[in-house]
Formats: sequence, structure tokens, C-alpha cells
Amino acid sequence: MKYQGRSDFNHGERAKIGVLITNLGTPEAPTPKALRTYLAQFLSDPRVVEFPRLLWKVILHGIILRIRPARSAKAYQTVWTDQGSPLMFHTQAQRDALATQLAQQYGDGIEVAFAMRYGQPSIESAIEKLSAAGVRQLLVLPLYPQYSGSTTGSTFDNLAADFTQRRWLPDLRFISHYHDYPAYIQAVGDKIKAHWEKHGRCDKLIFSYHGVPKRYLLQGDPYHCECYKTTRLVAEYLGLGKDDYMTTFQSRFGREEWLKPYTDETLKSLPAQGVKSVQMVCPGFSSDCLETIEEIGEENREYFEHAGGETYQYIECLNADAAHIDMMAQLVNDNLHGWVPGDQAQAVQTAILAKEQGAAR
Ligand SMILES: C=CC1=C(C)c2cc3[nH]c(cc4nc(cc5[nH]c(cc1n2)c(C)c5CCC(=O)O)C(CCC(=O)O)=C4C)c(C)c3C=C
Ligand SMILES: [Fe+2]
Ligand SMILES: [Fe+2]
Repeated sequence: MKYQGRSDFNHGERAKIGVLITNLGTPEAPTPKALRTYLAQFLSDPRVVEFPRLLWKVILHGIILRIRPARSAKAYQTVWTDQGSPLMFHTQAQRDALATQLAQQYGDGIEVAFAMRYGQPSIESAIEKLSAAGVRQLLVLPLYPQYSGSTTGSTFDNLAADFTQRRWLPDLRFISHYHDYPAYIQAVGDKIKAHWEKHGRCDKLIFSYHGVPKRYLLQGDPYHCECYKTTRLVAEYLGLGKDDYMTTFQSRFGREEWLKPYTDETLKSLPAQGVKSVQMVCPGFSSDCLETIEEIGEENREYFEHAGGETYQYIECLNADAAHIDMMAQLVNDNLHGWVPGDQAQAVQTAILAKEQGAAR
């Protein structure tokens, strides 16, 4: 059988709305073996590494997957907790809190699930679960505020690939970005304000985003522009002057040029320019993860301090903060416009019918 379907459907079944939040994915364990599996899937994605396929396969399997898993496993060990990978437990907590919030509005007419683009729980398994629960209208929210083909685009590829195997497709809506969504800007701005209230201000506030190869920007990826727009809007919300903040790009991979300015080089050079205290914020990451906790929280702190910097503070991601969950619920509500769970739709229809019958009498 080519297309997957349910043979147990019954006509009385209630149609539900499904909300699927997704993130990148993380290894199962901080070990070289688990890293190898994770990196093999991640780095084989043509959306992530746009390089001639055959040549890349040779480089990936012949060089990178022999060296990087052990190195990355060491880095993951520094962020791993009793609850596992931060990216995983934050995303799980976001799902739980969002489900609780949406249940207050929609009762059990809505199902909320989370999935990861690489590793588990996979997007396929989440759609299967939602479909078995009676979801006929599906809203997908990849938790990447800024659109990039390498993240958001790849999530859509995965979703579309799953749909090519499915017999009965749901109505589908896909949120491709929310980099300038007012509630998101406000949530990021308020998190910074809360940090200032506790710790005071620094010479410079640095907005550090994950980078992508510069080539992707030149070929039309809007990610770079969306990062700059997020920074500008948050800076405006905070009333910052142009010298009070800057945008940088972190987490370079490979040898080609990536989006600049690079976070690490910037931090190495700032103390010589008289900037002795910095606050770091990463609005492109909806959850703290390896790239924020280890790379921004630890590695870049060392670069800055080694170069003569005196104060270095990292402002955490929005994670499962109430303001973040409220923002997600608002975003979901905006995008569910016109969709109502099956029984509510039925109730509306019954009311219209009763009104019509009343008028006919
Ligand atoms: C937030 C947006 C992200 C973009 C854009 C992005 C692009 C991108 N990433 C790589 C390579 C790696 N990224 C890795 C980790 C990682 N990346 C993101 C997010 C974005 N990546 C997150 C949230 C994480 C952390 C995951 C976690 O488990 O905590 C890694 C793995 C770690 C390592 O070995 O260094 C790699 C590799 C590329 C090539 C790319 C754009 C083309
Ligand atoms: Fe990445
Ligand atoms: Fe990194």
C-alpha cells in the first residue's frame, strides 16, 4: 500500500484542530555515537549544506563524521542536565504550557504536539499522533522567528515529504516567520528590561543570531534582513541609541564566509575599542540550547574577558516563560482565524438553522 490511512474512521468522530510546534532537534545523548547519528541526518539535509551532493557525501562521511561527533559530544556534555538536552526539555515545556493555555479557549477541540526536524520525536510521528486524535485542520509553527531556507524551509520539506505518503491530508497552515510580530518583539524587549532591573546596563547590548553562509543571503534567503529587523524593532522598543547595541552572527560551520559580523571576532575586538561590558541576547533561538549556553554563555565569554573585557552577561532565551507562551498562543489564534473545532462548528450550524427555522415560522 503506497498511501497511509486509517481504516478505523467513523462518521461520528469529532474533527479537531492540531497545533504542531517544531524545533531543530538534538542528539539522544551527549555521546560520540549519538552525535554521529544526529549530525549525519542534520548535515545530509540539502537545505542545510547546499553543496554538490556526491562531493558533500564524500566529505561528510569521509572527514566530518569521523572528527566532529567526538568534539561536539564534549560540548554537549557541558550543557546536558538530569532532564536531558536543554533544547528538548524547553520545547517539551513550551508544548505543555501552550496546550494548557489553548485548552482554556478551545477545550478538548484542540491538540498540541511538538516535533523535531532531526531526531525524535520526528515530524512524521507527530503528524501520525495528531491524525489518530482526529485532527483535520493543522497549524504548524516552526519555532524559528526569522525565516531561513536552512531551518524553516527544511521543516516544510519534511512536512511535505510526510504528506506525499498520507492518504487523507488535513487543511494546512504554516507560520513561516514571526520576526516582527509585536508580541514577540515585546517579549524579547521585556526580558531585556527585566535583566536590566536586576543587573543594570552595560556598554553594549549584543544581539547574536545563528549564522548561515553569506551565499544563501546572496541567493535570496531573507534570514539576514529578518535578523536585522528584529534587532531594530527590539532596540526601538527599548529606546536604544545606535551605539548602544549591535547585531552579530555566531556558530559558523565550515570554511566559507558566513554572515558578518561574527560574534566571536566582535567580542575579541570590542575591549580595544573601549567597550568593557556587554550583555548578550539571542532572539533567534526560542530555547536555550548548545549554541546559547555553551557558545554564548561560556566560549565567547572567554574571548571577551581574554581580550580585556570586564563584564559579560548572558540574557537567557524566552524558553517556556509566560510571556513566550502568551506570544505563541496569540500567534496561533491569529492564524486559526475561521477554523473552529468540529463540535463548535456543529453548534454554530445548529444555531443558524434554528434561527432560520424561527424566521420561517
Ligand atoms: C536558530 C536558527 C538556526 C539556523 C539558521 C541554523 C543554521 C545552521 N546550523 C548549522 C550547523 C549546526 N548547527 C548546530 C546546532 C544548532 N543549530 C541551531 C539553530 C540554527 N541553525 C540550534 C538550535 C542548534 C542547537 C541544537 C542543540 O542540540 O542544542 C550544529 C550541532 C552542534 C555542533 O556540532 O556544533 C551544527 C553542526 C548549519 C550548517 C546551518 C546553516 C546552513
Ligand atoms: Fe545550527
Ligand atoms: Fe556552536
